[in-house]
Amino acid sequence: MATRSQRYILVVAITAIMASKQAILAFCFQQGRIFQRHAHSHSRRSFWVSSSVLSVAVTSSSSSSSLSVEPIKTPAKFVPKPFDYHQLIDIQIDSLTNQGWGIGRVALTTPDTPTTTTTDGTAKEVDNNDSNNTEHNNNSNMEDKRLWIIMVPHVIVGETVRVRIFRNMKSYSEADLVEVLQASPDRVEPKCSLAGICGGCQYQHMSITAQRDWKQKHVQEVLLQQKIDGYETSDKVQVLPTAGTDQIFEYRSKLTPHYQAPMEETMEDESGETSTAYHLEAVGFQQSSNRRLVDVPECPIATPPINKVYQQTRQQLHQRSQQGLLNASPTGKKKRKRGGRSRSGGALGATLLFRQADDDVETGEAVVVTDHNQYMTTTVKDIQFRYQAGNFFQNNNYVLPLMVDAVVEAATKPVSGAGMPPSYLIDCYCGSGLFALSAAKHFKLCVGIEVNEKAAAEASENAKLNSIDNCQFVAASAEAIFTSPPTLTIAGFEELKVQDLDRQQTVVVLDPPRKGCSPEFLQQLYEYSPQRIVYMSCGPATQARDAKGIVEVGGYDIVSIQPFDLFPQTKHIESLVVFEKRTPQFKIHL
Ligand SMILES: C[S@@+](CC[C@H](N)C(=O)[O-])C[C@H]1O[C@@H](n2cnc3c(N)ncnc32)[C@H](O)[C@@H]1O
Repeated sequence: MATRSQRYILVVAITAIMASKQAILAFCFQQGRIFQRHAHSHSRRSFWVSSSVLSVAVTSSSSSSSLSVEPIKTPAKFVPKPFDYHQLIDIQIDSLTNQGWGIGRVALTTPDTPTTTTTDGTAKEVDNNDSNNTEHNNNSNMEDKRLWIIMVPHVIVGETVRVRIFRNMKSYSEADLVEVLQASPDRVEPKCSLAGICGGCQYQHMSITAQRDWKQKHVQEVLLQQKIDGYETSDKVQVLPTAGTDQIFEYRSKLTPHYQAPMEETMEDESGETSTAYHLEAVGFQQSSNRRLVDVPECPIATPPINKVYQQTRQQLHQRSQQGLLNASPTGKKKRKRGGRSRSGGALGATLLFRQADDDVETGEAVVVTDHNQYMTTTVKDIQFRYQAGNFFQNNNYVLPLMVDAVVEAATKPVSGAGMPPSYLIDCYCGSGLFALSAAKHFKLCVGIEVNEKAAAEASENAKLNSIDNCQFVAASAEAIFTSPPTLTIAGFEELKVQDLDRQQTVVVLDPPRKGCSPEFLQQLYEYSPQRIVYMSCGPATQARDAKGIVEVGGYDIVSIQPFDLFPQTKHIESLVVFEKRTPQFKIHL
């Protein structure tokens, strides 16, 4: 087994028997620590249609030339500028994208162009006078127009790596990682043998400290990019360290693997008799750079009870597939192809659901729900949330209490100068009531709004389940809280609308989907002008975009910025930004 210090180059020309291709990918990855899946993704046509010969070449990394092998076929759609297909280039990684890809920059027009080699290892000089290069550069967003961006996955900032180009875009190129020439001290051995192939995790090769430092830096970077008035410099955008727990594996309480319709193989014996066999190729997740599935026998970031049920389900699926039971088309007919292979007629596969609920109260055993319509309960701190397994609920029960605490603490802080915490809370995008119900005991009144009717109904039911009587939930798009506000039904507030409440005592919690808040919603929020906005987001970039409007148009200050590591080993970042109305407003009606 290769270690970090051993550098291998593994060149794989896979044209394998379909049934074994996933195992080969995993084997190559583990042995060489080389990242092949992009190579296959960008050359996937040849991967699927070429002959059934597997050729593997391994070379020591001390040599900069590879001992490869088969001639490499350039895909028809490959744009050949500024780099050749599979050209090898050494770059230093200076940043990461929000998708977790490393960014390196190559000087195209200066004499000190870094070493580049062609696919066969011979020296290759980048054509500095090429008009296409200039055009690409002119279109680039880079500060230094002479530098061309190359993006590559599975690297760490500061590392020097050898990459292999597989796509030239208008202003950057995409590449596979071939070899880590100078590893970061933050590089660690991934726990999962499919890290780098499976699209689920992006950062398993990074220490958890480095992952969290990067997430903190990323939140700051996206805010700085917005050039928000008063927050243009890094000393003004102070981001707290990313909050997380020690549970950095086995934490995910929801898993949604996929499978495709089994392959149908028709065989003909000597007498001309035909028989059909079915083969379920993969049950797992999409590869990181294409939509093809990688077979995932177990997922180390999911909880052990989920993995247990997942493995049982995988076995059952394979059995049912072999028996031809997974293959019925909607018409009941099966597509047959004499002596060939095809997807079983009509069937398209499916997405599975595994969701861990609270342990069974009587037996104490773990409960894993697999039916989207089944109701399940998750207790967060002392509040029980009952919801349909197919509906939205946060998926890391280890970090969730930290997030809830942070939202409640931010929402209940005394209003500056007034010495009193706010009295009213409006929870926009409230789901099944997580934040409103968790904060309810600190407020006179909470109103939640949620576009998913089932989730809004669950929130109302959850209020009853927890004997909370000061929360009201509305099924509508978030804007409706301003444009067609519901009449309040909470005792003591009957017949009022949220607009009748004192805005200076009001906190609005926002937790929109990744796309952030709509401009219409934000405009109405500014006009409504609550004392405080507590904005949780799973999309730091859209949150930063919205923050610009909240500060510049809404007239708020940023009070705190706190990232959460809700999904360790992955690119995902949860971020909490708290805003306070700029002019302190002290008017409190008790
Ligand atoms: C990130 S989830 C947060 C849910 C809840 N805060 C929680 O943590 O459980 C976003 C929620 O916003 C809801 N949503 C999406 N668009 C919406 C809209 N325009 N108005 C109100 N809710 C919306 C989704 O249905 C989803 O429940």
